[in-house]
Amino acid sequence: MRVWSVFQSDPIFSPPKIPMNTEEEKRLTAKQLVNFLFSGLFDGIHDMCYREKTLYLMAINEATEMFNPNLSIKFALGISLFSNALLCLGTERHLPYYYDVWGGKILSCLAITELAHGSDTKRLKTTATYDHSTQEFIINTPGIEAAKCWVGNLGKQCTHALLFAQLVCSGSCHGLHGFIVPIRDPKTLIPYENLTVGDIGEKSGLHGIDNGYIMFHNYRIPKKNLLNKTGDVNDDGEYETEFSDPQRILGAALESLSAGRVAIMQESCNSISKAVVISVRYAAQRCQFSDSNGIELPIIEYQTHQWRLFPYVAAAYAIKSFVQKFSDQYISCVVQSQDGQMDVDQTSLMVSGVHAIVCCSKSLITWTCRDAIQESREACGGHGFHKAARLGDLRNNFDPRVTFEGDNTVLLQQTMNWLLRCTSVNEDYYSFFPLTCIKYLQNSKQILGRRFNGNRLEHVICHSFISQTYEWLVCWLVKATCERIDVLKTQEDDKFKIRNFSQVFRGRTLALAFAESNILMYFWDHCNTCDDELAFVLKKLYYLYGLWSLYKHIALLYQGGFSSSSSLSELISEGILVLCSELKPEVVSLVDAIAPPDFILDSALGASDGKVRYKWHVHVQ
Ligand SMILES: Cc1cc2nc3c(=O)[nH]c(=O)nc-3n(C[C@H](O)[C@H](O)[C@H](O)COP(=O)(O)OP(=O)(O)OC[C@H]3O[C@@H](n4cnc5c(N)ncnc54)[C@H](O)[C@@H]3O)c2cc1C
Repeated sequence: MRVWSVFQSDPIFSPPKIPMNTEEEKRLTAKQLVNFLFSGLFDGIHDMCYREKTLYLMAINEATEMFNPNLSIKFALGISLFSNALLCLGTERHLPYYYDVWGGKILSCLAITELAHGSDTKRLKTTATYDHSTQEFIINTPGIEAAKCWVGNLGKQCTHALLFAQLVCSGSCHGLHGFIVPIRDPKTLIPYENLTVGDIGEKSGLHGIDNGYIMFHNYRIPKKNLLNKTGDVNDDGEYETEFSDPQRILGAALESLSAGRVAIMQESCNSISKAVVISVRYAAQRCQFSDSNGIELPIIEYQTHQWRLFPYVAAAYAIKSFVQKFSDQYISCVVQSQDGQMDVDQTSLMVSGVHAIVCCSKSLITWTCRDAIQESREACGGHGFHKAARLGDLRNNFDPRVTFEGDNTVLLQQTMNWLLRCTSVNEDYYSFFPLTCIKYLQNSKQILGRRFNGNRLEHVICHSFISQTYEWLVCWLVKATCERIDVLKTQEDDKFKIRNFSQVFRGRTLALAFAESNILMYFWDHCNTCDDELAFVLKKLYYLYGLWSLYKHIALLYQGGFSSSSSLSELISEGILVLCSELKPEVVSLVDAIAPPDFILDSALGASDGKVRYKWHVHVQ
C-alpha cells in the first residue's frame, strides 16, 4: 500500500489521458523511473541486512509490477539486478558502481542474448580479450550473429551494460564472464565511439522498455571492469580462478541465476490474480440468456463459465502460497551459503535443487498465468478485448515472461535432469532441503504398487488421494523417462539424441507434474495453518487445483496402470464440477481478497463495486 500510495500521489504515474505512441511510452517510463527512485521508498536500504533488503525489494517489485510492468522491468534491469550482480559476482573495486546506480547517476542493462543464440549461452560469441600491455579488455562482436539484442534499457537510455562475453586470455578462452561496460556518456546519453547501438523497434507489448542491440568494434575497457569474484587476470596477465571458497562461488551463482526467476514467479501470481479478479467480478454481473422461468442469468451461473474460471482462482491461491513460502526458503538458503553454514556437498546439493525447483516452477507458473489471462479475456467476451478492460495489456506485457530469464521448455529439461540424478543420491540427503520435496522417491517401488479403488466423490475430493496420486505420477514418470533413455541407449551412443528423444510425453511432463505436486504440497501446509473457517474454503481451492491439474494427466494414470476402471476419470471430472458449484457463493469474496485497489487494477470491467465503468476513450467521428 505504501508503494501504491507513491504512485497515486504523484501525477507522473497517472494513467495517460490520451493514447501514447511507443516512443512517448518509453520517455514516460524513463521519467517515472527517476521519480520512483527518489520517492523515498529506497531510503535506508543500504543499512538493511541481505534478508531484509531482498524481501523489501521483492515486495516493492511485486507492487510496482502490478501497477506498471514497464516501470518494474526498467527498474529491475537498470538498478536492482545490476546492483545485485555487482555484490554476487563482483568485488570491492566495483562498489562505486553500486552507489552510482542507486544514486541515479548511471543506469544499467543486462546484455546476454545474441541474435543467433539465446538459450544456448555456451555458443555466445562476443569476446573480451585481455591486452596485458595496456591492462585492458578489448571487446569485439565477431559478426552480425553475435550482436547483443533484446537487451532492455539498451535501446536509448542505459549508460552501462552488465555484459556477458567469452573471456580470452593468453590465447585461451575461459568461458562467459561478466563485465561492466560503459555505453553512453551519463550526462548527454550519447554513445561512446566504436559501438553500434540502437533500439530494436516495435514489440508486441512492454512498450515502455527500450530493448536494444549493440555491436562492439575493438572497444576497450579497463581490466578492473571484469566482475572477478569467480575468476580474474593476475598481475602477470594470466587468468586464474579462485576455488579456495567454493561454497561462496556456488552461493553467488545461485543468487544471480535464480533471483530473477523467483521475481517472475512472484509477479505471475499477481498477474493471475488480476486476470481472475476482472473476469470473476464481470461474470457476477454480466447477464446473458434466461432460465426456464425467463429470468436472465449472470454468466457466473453457467457451469461452463465456472469450470473455465474457478480453477484459475484456485491456481492464484495455490501458487501464491507456494511462492511466498518458497521465496523465503530460497533467501534462507542464499544466506546460509554466504555465511558458510553449509559444507561443500550440502551447498552444491542445495544450489542444484533450488535451481531445479525454480526452473520447473517458473515454467508452470508463467504458463498458468498466460492461460489464465487468455481465458479471462475470452470469458469477458468482446468487452474483454477493449483496451479499457486491461486484459489485452496484461496479456501482452506478461507474455515474454515464458521466454526471458530462460525459455520455459529449455528450463524444464534442467529439472528433468535433476530429478533423474536424484534417484541415485545418498539416502541421508533426502532430509536436506530442497531434497525433502522429493523424499518419496526413496519409496518409489511401493508407491508404484498403488492402485485406485475409489467409487465415491469423497475418495477423490481429499488430500490423501491428491498427494498420493501425484507421488505415483512423479515416480511413474521418473521410471518411464529412465526406461525410454535406456531403450535409446541400446540404439545409440549419442548423448544429444538420447536427451532430445526423451522429452516429449516423458521428461517434460515429469518436470511439470513435479512442479504441480510441489505447489500442492506447500498449499496444503498453508491451509493447515489457517483457522477452521478459512481453511474450509481454502481446502476447496486446494482440491479444485489438485483435481484440475491431475485431470490433465488422466491418460498417464491409465497408461501406467494406476487404475483400469472408468470411475477414476468420472470421479475426478465430477469432483471438479461439484467443487466449482460449491465455490460459486464464495468466489467473489475470494477474488476480492486478492484484488489490488481499483486504482491499480484500472479495469473498466473489474471495479470493486461490481459496476462496469464506461470511461473509455471513444473516438467520436
Ligand atoms: C521482452 C523481452 C525482453 C528481453 N530482455 C532481455 C535482456 O534484457 N537481456 C538479454 O540478454 N536478453 C533479453 N531477452 C532475450 C531472452 O532472454 C531470450 O529471448 C531467451 O533467452 C530465449 O532465447 P532465444 O530468443 O534465442 O530463443 P531460442 O533459444 O532460439 O529458442 C526458440 C525456441 O526453441 C526452443 N528450443 C531451444 N532449444 C531447445 C532445446 N534444446 N530443446 C527443445 N526446444 C528448444 C525454445 O523452447 C524456444 O521455444 C528478452 C526477450 C524478450 C522477449
